[in-house]
Amino acid sequence: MMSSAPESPEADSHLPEAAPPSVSESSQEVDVTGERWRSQLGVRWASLHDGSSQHQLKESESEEEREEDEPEEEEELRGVFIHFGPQVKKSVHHKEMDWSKLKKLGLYRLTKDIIVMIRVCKMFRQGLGGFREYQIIETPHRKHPLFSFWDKRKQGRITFDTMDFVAEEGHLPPRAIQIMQKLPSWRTEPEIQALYNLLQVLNSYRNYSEPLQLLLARVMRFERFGRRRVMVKKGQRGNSFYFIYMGTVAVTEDEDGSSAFLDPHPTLLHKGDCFGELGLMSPSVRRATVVCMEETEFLVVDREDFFANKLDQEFQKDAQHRFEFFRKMDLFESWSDEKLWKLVTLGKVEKFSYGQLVLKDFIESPSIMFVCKGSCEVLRLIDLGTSPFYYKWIWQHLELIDDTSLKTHLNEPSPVERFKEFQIKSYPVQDFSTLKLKHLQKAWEQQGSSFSRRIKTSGNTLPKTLGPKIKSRHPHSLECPMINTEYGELPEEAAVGAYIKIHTVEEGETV
Ligand SMILES: Nc1ncnc2c1ncn2[C@@H]1O[C@@H]2COP(=O)(O)O[C@H]2[C@H]1O
Repeated sequence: MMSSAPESPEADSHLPEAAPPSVSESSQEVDVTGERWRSQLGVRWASLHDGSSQHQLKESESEEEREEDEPEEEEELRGVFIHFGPQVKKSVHHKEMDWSKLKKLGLYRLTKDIIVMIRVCKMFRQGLGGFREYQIIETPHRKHPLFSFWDKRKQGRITFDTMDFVAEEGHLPPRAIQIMQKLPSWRTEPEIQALYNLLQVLNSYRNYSEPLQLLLARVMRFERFGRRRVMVKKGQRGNSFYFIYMGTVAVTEDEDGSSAFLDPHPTLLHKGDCFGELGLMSPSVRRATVVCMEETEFLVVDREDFFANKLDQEFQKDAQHRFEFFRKMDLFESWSDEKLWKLVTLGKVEKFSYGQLVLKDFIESPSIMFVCKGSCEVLRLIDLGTSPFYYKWIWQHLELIDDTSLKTHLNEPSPVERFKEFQIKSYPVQDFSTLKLKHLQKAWEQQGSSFSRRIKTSGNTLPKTLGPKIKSRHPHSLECPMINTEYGELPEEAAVGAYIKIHTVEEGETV
């Protein structure tokens, strides 16, 4: 029988005093207050003290009750009788009449109520414990659209619940949570594949090799915590490592993480970042404290699952691969293996797709990048407003667009559109517009240019520097926001930048 109570010194020391002398006596005595209660009491005591009757009694209970309920009830009964023990004993051995007195006093009723209350409290405690760390996000008014069709080949109806794959904005979808609640060995291959696909949005996950990603999808479990929850405490031994699916955490040097809420610029980690892997893979203690800045969802890999599913071996393979890559480089020729391994553990692999921006400004970047596969281009942003040729070209176009006699030019796209088109064709994945505007805005601010001033330009007042060639034939007015450049005013819309390629970094080279 499963029972933790006898192991507890406290329970042991109280048990003999609390127990009535015999099972039958106690069960007979308790009669009037309720048949069910009496028999229950008799059965429980029998299971505690009479080894031979144990088996018989167990057979009448369900598997669940045997494993979970029994130890609790024993504990409760002991607890209750520890308190009321001496009175019960006295009544049994000395005065039978006392029982009826006690009954009248409602002692058994009271005992029963206390037991029920203890059980209810325990159930609540257990229930809340479970809910504290895992809550399904449910929208009360959500409809459940089920999509179903008849599959001729399989001769069966295929049902697809779209809600399985829909989450509250930013949250992990319920279907993924369901999978992650299962033990690693219970997860099916399609389930692991589904998680693998879903987690491609997380940079730190995607950066691992495919076999490692699949192993991670097998063992990850889901957790959600609120603001101020300390996930990892500096100086403690690490048992898990975490991927952030939603929310923000801060990395701090203090133990309780409180500095993160006072620091105006804390070190923050967001969706797609991971932390705690170092503490898991090496015997060293946590190097920093990590605290939640808001409600945050994590995908957690625990130490025991990590080793049981041989993730350590796969991580080791990855690290070995990186070590060999560095060993081949001339740059590290003079480095010892030991030093190189340090570099391997500090570095991280990052993957970029074609056209994706790697780094905005690598001169200001705090890290060194080694291209281990593929190649990337180093581009320079040129502010076209600083070029006199571009300036002239823009004003020529403005004049021609305004000149009704030259109809053919009316259909020509504006310089901005042409630039955008060029940009889209050149870099289909990454949109550089915000970056470009940011750079230009900074440059204009430095030059003290007027960013939002409006001026009126008529046909006869086009900038003189452009010469007579671009004089408008008909008087006209031009009204648009202008900016100042070295050569005069330029319509704000036309103040664009362009990237020119200055270098290609190949495999094995450094950025
Ligand atoms: N400066 C930092 N920037 C980002 N993450 C960090 C920084 N310092 C520590 N960490 C992470 O915080 C984690 C704390 O526990 P670990 O030492 O196991 O692993 C650590 C890293 O994953």
